Amino acid sequence: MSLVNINEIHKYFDDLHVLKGVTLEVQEGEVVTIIGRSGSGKSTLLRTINGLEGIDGGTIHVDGHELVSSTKSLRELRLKVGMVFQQFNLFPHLKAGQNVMLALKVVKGIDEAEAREMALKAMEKVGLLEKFDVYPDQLSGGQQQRVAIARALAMSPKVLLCDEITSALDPELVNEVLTVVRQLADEGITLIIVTHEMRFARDVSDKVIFMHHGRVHESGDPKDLFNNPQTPELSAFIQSIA
Ligand SMILES: Nc1ncnc2c1ncn2[C@@H]1O[C@H](COP(=O)(O)OP(=O)(O)OP(=O)(O)O)[C@@H](O)[C@H]1O
Repeated sequence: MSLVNINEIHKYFDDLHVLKGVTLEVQEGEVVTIIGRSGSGKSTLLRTINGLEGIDGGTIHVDGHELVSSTKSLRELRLKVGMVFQQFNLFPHLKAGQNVMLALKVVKGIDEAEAREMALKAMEKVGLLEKFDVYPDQLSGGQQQRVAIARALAMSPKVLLCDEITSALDPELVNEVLTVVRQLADEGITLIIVTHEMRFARDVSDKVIFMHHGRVHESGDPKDLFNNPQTPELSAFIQSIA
């Protein structure tokens, strides 16, 4: 079975039918990018995968376990599914390294010394070892986002979800974050990424999903999809962002 298996899921916000029977499989080590117009349901789809949004129909399996909305099941799920958001959400009163250590200690019950070792490794992975003892307000937005990535990585998730993680950054800081994600992809980490960075989607993904009005409208190999869109909606979308 694939690592993430989403089968015919539906999601409503009151009367608004936001996900209309979405099916998606993600294999271990795969990098999947979700693109589409604003409001097409990309973030909602991503947020269902770690239970931040419940679903109103269909099933989601992660690592062989069905996602059900009990507290215990959600807790177990969130150990497997890491997430990085548009906003970095670092605790300002904690140094960067302590931000990375926090969930290791609180959620996983790992002792201080071991959590520190793990956090050091994660900070090294995002190229910020020398910022371990620096407070977030002394870091650039790009560096803060890299700390947020380190925080998610330190938990050794089976899959990492990235929700428009460069959208809040000044343009000159986008590349340093994308470079880190690119490295993670090269290392074989399973990634599901919502992004407006089309060049990144084209270069890094194994598979691109084009969402349109709550449905997977087209999906496939990035080069095929971008060079040879099969639907007028994807064609128009690609032209609109070119
Ligand atoms: N918590 C919520 N309550 C009500 N409506 C919501 C909620 N979250 C999202 N929506 C609506 O659901 C639809 C899909 O939103 P979603 O954020 O998934 O789209 P998106 O494709 O990620 O858009 P964007 O690129 O702008 O982030 C939108 O119409 C949005 O207004």
